[in-house]
Amino acid sequence: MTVLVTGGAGYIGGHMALALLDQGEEVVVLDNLSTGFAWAVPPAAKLIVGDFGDSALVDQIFADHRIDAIAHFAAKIVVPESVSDPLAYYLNNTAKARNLLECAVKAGVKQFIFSSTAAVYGEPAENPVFENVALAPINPYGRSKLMVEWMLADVAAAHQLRYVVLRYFNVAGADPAGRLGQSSPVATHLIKVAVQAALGHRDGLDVFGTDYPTPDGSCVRDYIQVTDLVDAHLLALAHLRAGGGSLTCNCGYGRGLSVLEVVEVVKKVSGVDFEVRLKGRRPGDPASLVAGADRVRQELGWTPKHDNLAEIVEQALSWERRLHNRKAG
Ligand SMILES: NC(=O)c1ccc[n+]([C@@H]2O[C@H](COP(=O)([O-])OP(=O)(O)OC[C@H]3O[C@@H](n4cnc5c(N)ncnc54)[C@H](O)[C@@H]3O)[C@@H](O)[C@H]2O)c1
Ligand SMILES: O=c1ccn([C@@H]2O[C@H](COP(=O)(O)OP(=O)(O)O[C@H]3O[C@H](CO)[C@H](O)[C@H](O)[C@H]3O)[C@@H](O)[C@H]2O)c(=O)[nH]1
Repeated sequence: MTVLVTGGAGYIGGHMALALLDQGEEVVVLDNLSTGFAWAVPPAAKLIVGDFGDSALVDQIFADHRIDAIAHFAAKIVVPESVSDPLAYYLNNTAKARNLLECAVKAGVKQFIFSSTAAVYGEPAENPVFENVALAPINPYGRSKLMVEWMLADVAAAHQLRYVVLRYFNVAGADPAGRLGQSSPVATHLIKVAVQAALGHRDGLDVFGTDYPTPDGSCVRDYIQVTDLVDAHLLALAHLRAGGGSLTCNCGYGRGLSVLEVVEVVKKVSGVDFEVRLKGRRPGDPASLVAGADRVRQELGWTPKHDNLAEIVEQALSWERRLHNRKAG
């Protein structure tokens, strides 16, 4: 059987495509290359360049391939951009997901893994935050994803489709074998920005907000290494294929690190004391988000292998060097 990976030319979907191929699966990647790269798709996967909201195209993919599961990564993912252009997020992340689900139901695809986000929690009253708290996203990005979670629950109740929703916290690092990493042309994620600053590819780093109600005033996040996260998807796929029921799990390590702590680790691992500018808050940022991560361990048997920020930063540094040389070469 074949797995359809939407967004498989992007950061996390690309690592998923690699991992699926590593375990001998057939992989079809559907990606419009809006933020992804054709070169990031492993050659053994079939890349179809197109939009996952294009129902005629998706129907054709289901007709041409024996797809038993969809891993849906494709989305717009930048929180501040969702604040300035919410309709683009509701179209790409929500409305098009509805079309994809309709095609899946029509084609009888019964297994669906969805990339959700810690942003569905908004500003949780307590951290770590567990899956069963009331959901109150504070930005359009989080709301655009939460609506897909709701659609999935309704579709699963009405049809034979079962799902695993994985709510990722902050994803970072790269394939330990060095085959792939985060490649987005305009970096906005903290660790990637910090690594670029350390390598002199950008002029220092701005810290967005130092007056949050956190120990050092900067935002606290739970950084999860990308292949650990992909392992949770492989386990989710096995769970669904074994007939397991629909499930929603946080994906994080259950450990919070502040922006200033992350910056210190990047400086230490790189050995570069790059410029850090303390700035005002960025729109849409919650103060703290740390995963209550028991369920993914208990229900899916997940055990992380790379829960170490220095290792994650080292991977990000070495990928960024490779990416830079590739561009220069
Ligand atoms: N990176 C994180 O820290 C993080 C955290 C939580 C959740 N997520 C979720 O993980 C998923 C993957 O994120 P990523 O970091 O790999 O982002 P990414 O931008 O690297 O990958 C997204 C991919 O989707 C493709 N895409 C976007 N819209 C499309 C469309 N309409 N049709 C076809 N392809 C389309 C892009 O070209 C890109 O290759 C997203 O759903 C995101 O919301 C990411
Ligand atoms: O140059 C930078 C970049 C980021 N930050 C700060 O670092 C923290 C982390 O920011 P990121 O942009 O790396 O990540 P976010 O927490 O905003 O969002 C990420 O994780 C979320 C879930 O927690 C979402 O899922 C989203 O897709 C994903 O981008 C935030 O406080 C942000 O303000 C800086 O101070 N300077």
